Amino acid sequence: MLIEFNRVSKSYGKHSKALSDVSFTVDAGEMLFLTGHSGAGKTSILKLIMKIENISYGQAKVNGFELRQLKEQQLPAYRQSLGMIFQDHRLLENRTILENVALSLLIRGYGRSDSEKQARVVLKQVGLEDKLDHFPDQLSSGQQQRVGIARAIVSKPDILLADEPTGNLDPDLSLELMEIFMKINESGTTVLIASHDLILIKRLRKRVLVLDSGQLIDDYRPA
Ligand SMILES: Nc1ncnc2c1ncn2[C@@H]1O[C@H](COP(=O)(O)OP(=O)(O)OP(=O)(O)O)[C@@H](O)[C@H]1O
Repeated sequence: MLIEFNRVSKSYGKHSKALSDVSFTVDAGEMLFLTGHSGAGKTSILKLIMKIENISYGQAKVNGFELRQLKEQQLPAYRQSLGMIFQDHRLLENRTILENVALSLLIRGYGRSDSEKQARVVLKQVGLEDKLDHFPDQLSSGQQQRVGIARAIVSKPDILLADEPTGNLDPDLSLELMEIFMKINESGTTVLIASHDLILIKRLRKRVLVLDSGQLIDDYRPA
């Protein structure tokens, strides 16, 4: 089991309970969606996995790490096994696409030429091989989102997490982006995507966890 949530609850302060008693498991190599209305708790689950937020009650184990017992000094090693894609791409505006992606490896201690070589490989994978020297504001929103994906996978994470990755995209571009996620998944990476795009999710015929007001109300696996 790669991800194991056991009766996890999350409160933000006294009055805001974001997750109640959420339990689920994810096997290595799965691709699944997390869906539910706005405020249902999707982002909270991703933040707990990233350990940007802490669990209030319950236990969760990710990639062999018991999240509540993770020490500050173990965090970098833990997070290295995760790739995260945000809805707002958070690209560095004054760096080229190639530099934006290579930076992920540079900060992990890889050399420049190695980092750029790997960055070229993943940028090709997401179809941006002809944009290496462009700056983020010269790309469309869908292209920027693909840079975000390249940046998240360049370090070869075991688990790829994405928060509303198709948020601002039209249906065709959204589908294209999902096809990229499916290819990444086929190469062995576990992929967990938070999305409220039910029409798109339905088309992809993958497992879906459904949240409602912080409770997991369905775990749907297509036949
Ligand atoms: N930092 C915070 N402080 C207080 N309450 C928070 C905080 N973050 C989230 N919440 C609350 O927790 C609940 C779940 O929020 P979360 O962001 O996980 O939902 P979501 O399903 O991702 O929503 P959306 O689709 O709108 O992004 C909401 O009621 C939200 O207001």
